[in-house]
Amino acid sequence: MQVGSRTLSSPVPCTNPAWGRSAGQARWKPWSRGPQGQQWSLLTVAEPPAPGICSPGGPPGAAARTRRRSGAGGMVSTYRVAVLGARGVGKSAIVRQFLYNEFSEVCVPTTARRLYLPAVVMNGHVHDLQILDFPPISAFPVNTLQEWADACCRGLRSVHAYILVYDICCFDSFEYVKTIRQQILETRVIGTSETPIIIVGNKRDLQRGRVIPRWNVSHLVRKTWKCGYVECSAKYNWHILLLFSELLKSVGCARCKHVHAALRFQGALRRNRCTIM
Ligand SMILES: Nc1nc2c(ncn2[C@@H]2O[C@H](COP(=O)(O)OP(=O)(O)OP(=O)(O)O)[C@@H](O)[C@H]2O)c(=O)[nH]1
Repeated sequence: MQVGSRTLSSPVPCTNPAWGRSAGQARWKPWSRGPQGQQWSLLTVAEPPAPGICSPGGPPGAAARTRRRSGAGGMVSTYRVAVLGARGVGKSAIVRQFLYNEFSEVCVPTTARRLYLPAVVMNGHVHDLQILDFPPISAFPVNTLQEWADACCRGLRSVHAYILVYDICCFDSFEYVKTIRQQILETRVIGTSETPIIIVGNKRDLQRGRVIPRWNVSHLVRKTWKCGYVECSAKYNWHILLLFSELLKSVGCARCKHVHAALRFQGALRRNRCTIM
């Protein structure tokens, strides 16, 4: 796989020393996801000038440079994605694991929304992502006025997809997701009724503390809500890539049909293996 100008090696083993010791954990091994594919790479992550300040276009020329240097050819599609969820469910951890392959045990509450601007190459096509990591919101804005009056909610109603995160060990955080999803459906902009919503059960590594059986949630989300459902562990980088590949698929990435085959290059997202352009 090529990321920028470098060739990547095999996926890196998980850093958890206890990983794979028990039969229950063995199926979580990142390297058990099949042979390595060549469909994905993270080209660049441009961050906004200051924390919490949103610059929709990103640093000047960042996207253009991505297009020029990627060598992937074709059109660059831009997708805006909002990450929402209750306090402490791991929203920021998921985003940072995806972009930088890093995780911190330290809980730093998000006070203002953060914008990340990665460019991702998938199956030879470049996608500019705008990932908006929101602090917990009390309610989804009911109209554009409310959306822009509250600095924390800006841009929330016009994204291309929502990632709603809950903590599998916290019942209230699932209730929060339920409420926000309902509010999104009731209030979102006319004409965007197809905006995909992916429900994410994070902290899968704490499976023993799970409060709702997986099947129940999965069935509710997939069959009744008609949303995507992914369980992941930001701590161990488990299914983080799956989450974002599902996301790209759901926002209309026509060439992502074989995305499941591309789950093998977890190591590809390590920052030191990416060319920051
Ligand atoms: N065990 C475990 N802990 C996690 C995981 N993801 C996040 N955490 C921890 O959960 C805490 C909260 O993580 P954050 O990423 O700050 O959560 P958040 O949803 O962004 O929090 P707010 O911004 O305050 O809403 C931190 O202490 C993380 O280390 C995970 O997958 N497993």
